[in-house]
Amino acid sequence: MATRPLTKKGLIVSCQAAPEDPLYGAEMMVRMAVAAEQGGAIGIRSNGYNDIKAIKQSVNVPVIGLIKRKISGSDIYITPELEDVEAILEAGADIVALDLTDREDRYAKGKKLIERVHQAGARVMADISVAEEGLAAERLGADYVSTTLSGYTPYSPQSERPDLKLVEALGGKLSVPLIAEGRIWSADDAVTALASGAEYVVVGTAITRPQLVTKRFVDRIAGYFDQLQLSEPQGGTRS
Ligand SMILES: CC(=O)N[C@H](C=O)[C@@H](O)[C@H](O)[C@H](O)COP(=O)(O)O
Repeated sequence: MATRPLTKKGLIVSCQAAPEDPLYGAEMMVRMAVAAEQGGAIGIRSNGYNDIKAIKQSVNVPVIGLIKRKISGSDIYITPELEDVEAILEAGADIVALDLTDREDRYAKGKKLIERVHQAGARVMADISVAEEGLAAERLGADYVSTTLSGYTPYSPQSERPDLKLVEALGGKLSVPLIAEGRIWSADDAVTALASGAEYVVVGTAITRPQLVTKRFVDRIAGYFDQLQLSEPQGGTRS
């Protein structure tokens, strides 16, 4: 099947669940992806051969595939090796997402992985963590640059908020589309990222990890109750 680029600008929904998550499994992730498409998502980001294949058969928007895999002695876990790229291509992804951070001689490996993806007629989304890596990813031939790994390399800013400074730093500096990704929890953050130069926004947790969406409400409510207790007069009850 011919692969497709992202066309319309907008929201990409990341539908991923790890084995320990309650929604783990391709059937659940397909439902998430179909729901996201119904809601207007213009692309789906998906992890693992089974999920990518099943989602690709169930939605009409382009699918970005990755394989998360821990290799002993390495910090690279998003599509680390050529065999992962081959599996993603076989599953039918339109776009292959891979780590293009400046670690472990990744640029040399990344160049080869990009060549393989292009040879298969698909495109590459480079997951980076700082601006220099975004510029390098473009030079290496990536078709999209995404801020996915900001906060997940030791040298990038560690924050609970999206790295909008990185979006600003790369906005208008690349000839390939910039994607804002990572810890985007509100529609306002998404719009700010677009206004800062991103063409697409990837949202995962805030839409597709209901246990964490719930926890966010619960934590805020617990904070409210704590505050209430502090502001109440202490002492015994009146008779
Ligand atoms: C750092 C890393 O491994 N990110 C992964 C990349 O595929 C996913 O776990 C994230 O959910 C995705 O990037 C979307 O981000 P958020 O869930 O924060 O909206």
